[in-house]
Amino acid sequence: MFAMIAIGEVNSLSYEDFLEIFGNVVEKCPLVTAAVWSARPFATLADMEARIAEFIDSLPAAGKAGILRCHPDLAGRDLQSGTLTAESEQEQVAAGLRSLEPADATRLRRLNLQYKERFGYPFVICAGLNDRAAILRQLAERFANEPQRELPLAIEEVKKICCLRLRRIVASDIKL
Ligand SMILES: NC(=O)N[C@H]1NC(=O)NC1=O
Repeated sequence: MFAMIAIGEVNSLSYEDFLEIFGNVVEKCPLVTAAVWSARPFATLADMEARIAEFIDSLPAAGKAGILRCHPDLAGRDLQSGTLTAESEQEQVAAGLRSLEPADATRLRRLNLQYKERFGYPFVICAGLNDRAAILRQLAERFANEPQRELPLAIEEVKKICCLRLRRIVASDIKL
């Protein structure tokens, strides 16, 4: 990992370094990072977060669904096989998803599958802000949403994941 850097240092990074450091703040979507490069300089970390959120919000529904599809399943095959990104693995393990009771693991797998069939993208929630019980509860609740309501909710979770990832990189005193 990288040492925490100040926003002033962020603004003076080369594009290549910027992409290397921030390329996965939105899971497997370095395009988002490449796009917000144009919005520098950032006044604060909150400003950087807002520019990222603006870019994501500016995408058509298919682009938003595409971002969601870049996310791995929670407690899915990638967690078992060790092929998650470092960020995602850390988040999923911290939420207790590696140590699920077999019944919870089965339930999560079944609900994940049903969710993906209904919406066409995997269930995304900020694991850093939810423990395994909250994740299972939210999954069951959000499954009942209309697709038009669910897409913006899922995208808000992407932004929360992004904010937590940014706050592990950029020095700041902002609290979620
Ligand atoms: N599917 C999904 O929510 N994935 C994730 N959430 C999170 O906080 N990290 C992830 O990888």
